[in-house]
Amino acid sequence: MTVTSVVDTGSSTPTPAESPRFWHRLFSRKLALACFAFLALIATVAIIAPIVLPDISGQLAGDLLAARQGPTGAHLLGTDSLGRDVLERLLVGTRITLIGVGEALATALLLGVPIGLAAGYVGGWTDRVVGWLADLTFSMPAIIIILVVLSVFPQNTAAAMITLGVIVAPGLMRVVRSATLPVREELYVAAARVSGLSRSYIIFRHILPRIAGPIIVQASLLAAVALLAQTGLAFLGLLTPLPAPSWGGMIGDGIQNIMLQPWLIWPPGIITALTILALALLGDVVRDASAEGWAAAPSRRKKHRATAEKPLADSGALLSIENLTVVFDMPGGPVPVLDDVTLSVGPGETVGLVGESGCGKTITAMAVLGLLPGTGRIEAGRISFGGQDLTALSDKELERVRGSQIGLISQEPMISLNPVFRVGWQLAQAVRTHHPELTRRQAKQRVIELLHLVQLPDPTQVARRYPHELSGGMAQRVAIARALAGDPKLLIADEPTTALDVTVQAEILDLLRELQLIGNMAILLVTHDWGVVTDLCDRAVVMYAGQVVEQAEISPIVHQPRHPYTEALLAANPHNSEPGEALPTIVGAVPKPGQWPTGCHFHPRCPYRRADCMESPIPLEIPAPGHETRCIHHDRLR
Ligand SMILES: Nc1ncnc2c1ncn2[C@@H]1O[C@H](COP(=O)(O)OP(=O)(O)OP(=O)(O)O)[C@@H](O)[C@H]1O
Repeated sequence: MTVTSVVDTGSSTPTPAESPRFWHRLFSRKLALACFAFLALIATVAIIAPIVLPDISGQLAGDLLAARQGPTGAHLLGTDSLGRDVLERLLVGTRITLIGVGEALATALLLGVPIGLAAGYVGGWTDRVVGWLADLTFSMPAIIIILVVLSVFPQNTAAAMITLGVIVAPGLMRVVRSATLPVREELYVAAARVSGLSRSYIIFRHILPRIAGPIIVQASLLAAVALLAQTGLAFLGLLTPLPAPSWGGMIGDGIQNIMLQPWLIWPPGIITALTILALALLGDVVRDASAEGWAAAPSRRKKHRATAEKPLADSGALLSIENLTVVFDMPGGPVPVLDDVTLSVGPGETVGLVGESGCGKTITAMAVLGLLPGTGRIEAGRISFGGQDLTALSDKELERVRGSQIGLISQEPMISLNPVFRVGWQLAQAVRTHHPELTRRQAKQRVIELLHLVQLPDPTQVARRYPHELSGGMAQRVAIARALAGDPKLLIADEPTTALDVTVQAEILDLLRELQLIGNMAILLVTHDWGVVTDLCDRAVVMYAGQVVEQAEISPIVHQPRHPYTEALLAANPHNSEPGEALPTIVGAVPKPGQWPTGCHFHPRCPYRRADCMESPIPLEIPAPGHETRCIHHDRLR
């Protein structure tokens, strides 16, 4: 099997993708069309007017006998204090005005967007340092800085507007950073990271398009602010050396002559106000259109770094997790969610990770991928994959392992696919990441092969669809295809069938079984369904309240469980009950991290408990070869 890998990551609430695309939504609003049309007209004037009227910007005086006239047939918008045509000056002044706005805006965007993206995506020290610098800039008096710059570069519009751009950039940077934070945690971004895409690629191809809405909103508001500032400075005579016209300069001329000809202030005043209004309204409609399109997916993933220098024992296992402890940093201190977890997966082996909700199955899987959510971090233990300690790898090294050697599929494939790109495009990215030697055409061909491999009918047609045009089962097949794009040696499947209906569940399980046979790929299958475990797995690892409580091959664990929790889980398995019979349940609930009882974590719910179960941590025992249990009374089990 020649394929690449991609991944989906854990689960979370459903997201968006059903709504039409952003630009379509935007342009279906009449207000957006009106604003765009108006701004396009202004931009056209800025380009054409100085070409059509080349003499106006150097015109010192017009018809002095006809100075300060109101609108007439000869001068539609009247004449200024030196008898020059107001309409001509207004048209030609548009370019100077817009160039000033463009300089401020470009500076703010060039500084604010990349720095905001970096602060939001990379986090940590980068974020803190950027935050401090932003605070520093906020504390500086903007107008005084601009006046100082203008005293050094008199009447230099570019210098003033670039300075303005630098001053407003931290505000934009803050917005970009805040918009990046939730997107960074979304499944499709985690999936992109797992599939080995580089950081800069993810930032610019996956995150930037997603936060384009807030950036456009801010840009339009900043343009309005820049126009206002530029008009104000020109009005004060601090910009644009005379006689070149600008809207602000014309307002200044109007104010000086307000007693003699009040009309003069209206043409530049109205055009400035209308432009500011159009920019502000455009910001509003863009915000509405983008808010409609994106139902934010709640955050899940975050990477961690861990240490551990010791060489690993070569156990022959493909994946070996040893004494892993994961904590979440909470306001009251670190709270452990995994405690001394040890398990392994051999090459080509399928291991089921079983347990009730909240036992730590997904966190274990995410720790392997280096994608712990929130404040999660590895406090102790090692994770060895193919002989290398994943916890000691740098982010870059880990990126190479993810996707190409370890693939992931989750229970909600839809939200691990980027809703704005076609399926084929996303798969091609994964293929080319892992097989850079392939041409675009070969990658496309590979995508079709992958879609064939996961038994999707009409792969060419599926490749052209957007994720929201797929059914749940199809999306899961696409996610599997993407996970296979790097020929992973290990596939982590986090409840891959939970969100699917029963028939589709069976099909996906069959598919996984077939793929495993073709590629000799190991699978770590996170599930709470014993039916799936017995059907697909070679071994089962049972987790309870952050610990592995039992592990063994399927037959012994199912027929002779050695831990009361496994026994209770098997008894509660709906596959074993007769129709019409009440389902047996396990009384009580899994204790939350931070509330684990002393001694055996299961003792409050255990029918076999004795005083010694509550005294001290329970070690793993080996009642039979290849069978481990964390129960000191396992010989009393029925
Ligand atoms: N970002 C987080 N911050 C704090 N605690 C978390 C976070 N994510 C998970 N946890 C906690 O870690 C524990 C283990 O969660 P995990 O998702 O691994 O459970 P699970 O066994 O996979 O359950 P499920 O089947 O519901 O996914 C839970 O108690 C959960 O509350």
